[in-house]
Amino acid sequence: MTPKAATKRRRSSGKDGPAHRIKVLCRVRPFLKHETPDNSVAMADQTVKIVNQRNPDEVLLYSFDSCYDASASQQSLFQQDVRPLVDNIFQGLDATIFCYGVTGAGKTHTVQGSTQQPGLVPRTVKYLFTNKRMRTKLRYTVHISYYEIYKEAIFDLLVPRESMSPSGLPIREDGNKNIFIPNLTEQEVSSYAQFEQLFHRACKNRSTASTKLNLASSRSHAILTVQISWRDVSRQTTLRGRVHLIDLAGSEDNRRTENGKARMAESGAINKSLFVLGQVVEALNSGAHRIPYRDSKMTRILQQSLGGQSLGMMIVNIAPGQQFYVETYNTLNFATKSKQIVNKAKVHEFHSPNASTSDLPRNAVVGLGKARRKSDREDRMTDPTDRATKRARTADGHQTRPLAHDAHRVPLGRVSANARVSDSKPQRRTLTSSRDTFDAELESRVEKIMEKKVKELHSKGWQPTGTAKAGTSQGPPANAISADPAIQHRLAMLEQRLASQIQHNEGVLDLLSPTTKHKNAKAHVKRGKMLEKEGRVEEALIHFEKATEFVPDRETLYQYIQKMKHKHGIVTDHVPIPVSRANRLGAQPATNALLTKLAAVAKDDLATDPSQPASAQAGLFITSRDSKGPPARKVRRQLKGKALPSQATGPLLDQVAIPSAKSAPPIDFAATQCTSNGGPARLCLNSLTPQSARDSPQPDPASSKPAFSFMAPGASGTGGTLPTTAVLRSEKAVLAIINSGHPKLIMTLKGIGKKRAEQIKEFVNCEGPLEELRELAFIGFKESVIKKLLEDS
Ligand SMILES: Nc1ncnc2c1ncn2[C@@H]1O[C@H](COP(=O)(O)OP(=O)(O)OP(=O)(O)O)[C@@H](O)[C@H]1O
Repeated sequence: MTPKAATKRRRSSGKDGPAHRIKVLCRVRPFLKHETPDNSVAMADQTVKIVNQRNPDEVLLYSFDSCYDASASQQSLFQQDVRPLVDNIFQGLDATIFCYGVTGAGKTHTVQGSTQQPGLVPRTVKYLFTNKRMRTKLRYTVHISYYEIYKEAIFDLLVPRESMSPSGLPIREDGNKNIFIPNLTEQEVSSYAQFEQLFHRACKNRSTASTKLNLASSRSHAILTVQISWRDVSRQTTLRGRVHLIDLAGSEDNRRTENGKARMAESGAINKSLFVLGQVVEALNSGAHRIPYRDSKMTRILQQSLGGQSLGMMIVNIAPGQQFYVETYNTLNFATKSKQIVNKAKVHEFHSPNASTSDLPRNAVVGLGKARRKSDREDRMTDPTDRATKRARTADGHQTRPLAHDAHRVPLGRVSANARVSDSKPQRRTLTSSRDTFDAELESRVEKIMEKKVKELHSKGWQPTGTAKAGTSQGPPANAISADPAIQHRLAMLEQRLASQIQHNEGVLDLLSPTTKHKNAKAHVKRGKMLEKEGRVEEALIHFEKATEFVPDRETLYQYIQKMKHKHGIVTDHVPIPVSRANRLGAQPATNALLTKLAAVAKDDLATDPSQPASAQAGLFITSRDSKGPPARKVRRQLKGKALPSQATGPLLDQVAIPSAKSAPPIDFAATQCTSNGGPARLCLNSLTPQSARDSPQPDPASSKPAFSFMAPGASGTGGTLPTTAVLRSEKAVLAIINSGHPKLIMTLKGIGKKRAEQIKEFVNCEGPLEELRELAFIGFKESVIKKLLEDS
């Protein structure tokens, strides 16, 4: 690249650069000693030829940017194709080179190589250290990170495996859509010799095993990142370039590998991630709206290199011989598709007049502001649990610092003794905080739209009816918008849509794929169980509850949490209820966020009522309020006059209805509160609902699905004195289960088998929801059975 072009590129810092098609190379390895040579694969110029096995007269041709046959040396591959790509990192660009192919095709040989035939990794690092640019007065610093993705978990290869959590490191994405791995080690290296030593040791940490097809088969995807950063004093900027060298694990046909159980599990993870890689390529080529990067860790990491902001090169490794025909055919077809992927390379330049290269963001997330980086640095230095700090030295005493693959918020690290101490709390980007901002964003979006509309109306000289006299108005009155029926209608629709977005969890969690949600949940459960084993119950509970956020319909998890709390006598503010249960009971899926929000509002209200017992104010539950059938008047009439248990005195929040999305009825978060003196006090939580929607007719109770109620714990026939853990067995809670009319749910009650559950269902269907458990006596339930229902099952 000419200096002029380089300057031009630098100016484009912060924006997507010019489009670069991903380069695809093909390399065929020589026949191994035990293989019988044949002519099944041939290469000429930039074309690979294979004979079609189905039709031997036909030759299939695949063209690539470059082809390397069995006689090609490691040196020629590096010099001809890899070195020119690596040169780009001196312009502040990122480059990714990854090897793809079936097991035993020569990927590890190409990337890692051997002592006699060093591969791309040692050659690249050597090249960087000997490059004349590195020897100029501009001071370059080089950092290395190396990690593997083994069975969908990320492990740092620069630290001993024993010191790592079995669930590995997480992958995160920042607000600028940069992927990073928090707490990954980045080590500064000052010479090739130092790197060689480090890399040699790290390779030993990699998961390899012997399979029938490869004696030293990689069981993981390995990613080595070399990062250089330098200070351009004349321009007051710091630049950073990175090269990622990736040795993907090879796809395997398990009928041929004859893998055992352990190898099969690895193979399953490898094949799955490669399958997702295929889907990503397919989606990119078809211009699909959703690219399934998130469906596997490997594709997530490759996100910037496949259709992202990194320059990309794929080396397709194939094994010669008829026996690999199917694999070769599939690999070549996949490679051909990948050629169409275009990346938009971006220069990583950081303007900072006062900073030196050692402070500035060689490893920071591209696009993150200085303040943010500074804050993170301070956080890390003050966070006593910071793993990176703990791991400041590796086994051999080398100083390390945390790094991320692609983007990384932890600036360089000299984890120094004289680091400035700050009081600031770690600012981890969590889902919860994102969800909070999501809600805030929604509100501000609506506000902005309304503001715009008002301005538009004013510019058209529109005067709202019924407003203050001309000349006295200080702007549009509060109801100015609603005066125009058309606008009012549109706003109502908009608000309804936003409300339904919240309702359908189109928040941050929705950005995660089901697989990712599942994996997150699994990781939390795993960690929770570990902590539980160690006796750290409270911490374990946090993880279990976190897991429920990702899999809100996993009932067993809720039950497990309950059991655990019960076992350890832990009383908490609320008892989570699985969304699936709510769904089964007839409501549309509601978000945890929404429920939490409603619960919080209602709880606040309860808290202000001094007449309520403390236990009644402890939290909220969702119960069902079956509005399907008519009230059980018949039963009630017959029970009239008989002595029934005393009325509940606890507060009951009723009618917190989560409406069906189909009919898009209003979200009427109205609630009634039964006070101890019997008079229901109406509490409206309907601020999220447009007035017009609230005023619309309520759905016909006969046709509508059962609605839901929020009910405060303690609102029981026992006068609300039960501890929170026992509240689920309060009369109201049991009634809610009964009134759901779902036999399976009813069978969770103590003493209820299939037959009784069916009886109850029939009864509820015919007579409508029960108001008291005693009503069950009408269908022949003895008092002892009814009492049992209140016991914990
Ligand atoms: N270009 C080459 N020249 C000489 N030997 C090669 C070449 N490519 C591969 N080999 C040899 O082939 C064997 C298998 O190669 P390698 O382990 O690199 O395969 P792989 O694709 O990484 O397999 P896996 O995915 O199972 O790890 C090794 O013994 C390696 O030395």
